[in-house]
Amino acid sequence: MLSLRTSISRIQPCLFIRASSYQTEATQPKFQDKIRIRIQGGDGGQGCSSFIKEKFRPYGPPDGGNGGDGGSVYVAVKPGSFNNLSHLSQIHKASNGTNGKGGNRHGSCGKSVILYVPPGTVIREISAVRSEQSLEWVQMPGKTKPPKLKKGQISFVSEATRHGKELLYYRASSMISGAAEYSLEECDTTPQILCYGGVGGLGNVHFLSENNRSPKFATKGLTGEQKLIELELKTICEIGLVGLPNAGKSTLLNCLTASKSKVGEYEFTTIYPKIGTIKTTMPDDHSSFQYRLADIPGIIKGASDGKGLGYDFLRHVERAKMLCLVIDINPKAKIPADQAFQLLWDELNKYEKNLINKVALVIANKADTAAEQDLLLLKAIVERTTKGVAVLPVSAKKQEGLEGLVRGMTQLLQQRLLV
Ligand SMILES: Nc1nc2c(ncn2[C@@H]2O[C@H](COP(=O)(O)OP(=O)(O)OP(=O)(O)O)[C@@H](O)[C@H]2O)c(=O)[nH]1
Repeated sequence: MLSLRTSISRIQPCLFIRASSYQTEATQPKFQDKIRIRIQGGDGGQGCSSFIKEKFRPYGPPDGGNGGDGGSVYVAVKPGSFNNLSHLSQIHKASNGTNGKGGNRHGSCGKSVILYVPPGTVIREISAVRSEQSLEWVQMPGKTKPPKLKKGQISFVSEATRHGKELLYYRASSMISGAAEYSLEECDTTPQILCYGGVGGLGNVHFLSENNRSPKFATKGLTGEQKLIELELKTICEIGLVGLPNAGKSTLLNCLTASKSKVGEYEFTTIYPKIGTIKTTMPDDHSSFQYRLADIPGIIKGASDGKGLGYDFLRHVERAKMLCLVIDINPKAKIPADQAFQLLWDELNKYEKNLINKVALVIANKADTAAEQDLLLLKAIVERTTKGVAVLPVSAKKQEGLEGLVRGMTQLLQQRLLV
């Protein structure tokens, strides 16, 4: 019998762990790997219509400065800062350029916005507003009537419009970003443009001509580009661990890497992908070699019809060089090992044919609880279904067979990297 004191001291840590893990779940920010957001470049500031006025020079030449360009929206990778896209809000707008001023002072450019995303983010343009913008004038207050024209003379306004369009649209057309489909890798830390800001308006200096010595007009700035874009995170990893819930994927990831993925006896402990890095030394030349391993939520039967969590997360292993199927060979497992393998194989096949071609290894986990015949049962079905995929028995919990597993995974990965 335990004394009261001992039983309390045994119970307390257990209560504490439960409470703290509950708290972490509740406060855990939502994992988002696919979102749509609106982005908008800032508008260009207005050009200024003004004239130099000095004591003995009441009708000086024009000196209105240009409006500043609107800020643009960029995207860049910030490695190590985010593992998903939940930090991005629905709308991102760069600020407008300020208006030009007299004395040839140009407006300042609007502040640009940079969207920071994790490596592996794919950006697609859904729609964009790129309508041809009409040239709008800013008139000097007071005298708005255009001067009278001589016979055969082109109107100031049409001449200025032609000139204004030429100048503004020349710059604007070079600032229209193409339909975007970016795929951002770890090295893409330099911001790339997604959406340009509008060009700043022209000051009246630009409209001084032989026919019009006192142009009293400037143009408004152009509006910034607007886009609806979709961001989708496809995690970058070399090896993806795929298995049914409770197969021991997180336990394996934690043993093989420094990851601290949550492990639990219940299904779907892993609710979003986790990455860990394996660092190993090559036996031949003792060079170091490292690669990333991803653990995604478990796949269940009917996953391809939208059941469970895992199916959506398969996008995170789409880019992996190879996949390892983790199968629980415990004879008391909810689904026997051979059926578990078949189920996974079918669901992967339904997702994308290419995915089963990536299966390079079957990890028979929980070997500490299984007998030889359980392993043979799995080996038989793997042999029948695949083209020579090896089956490696391990026990993640007891840390048995892990050295051989790392050796095997490294060799297979190296072979695939050479292809
Ligand atoms: N006996 C034994 N138990 C193991 C082994 N590996 C994992 N387990 C246990 O199996 C249970 C599930 O392990 P997890 O690592 O959370 O499994 P998972 O595949 O990540 O589960 P999901 O998050 O549901 O996808 C835990 O209770 C582990 O302690 C093993 O090699 N032997």
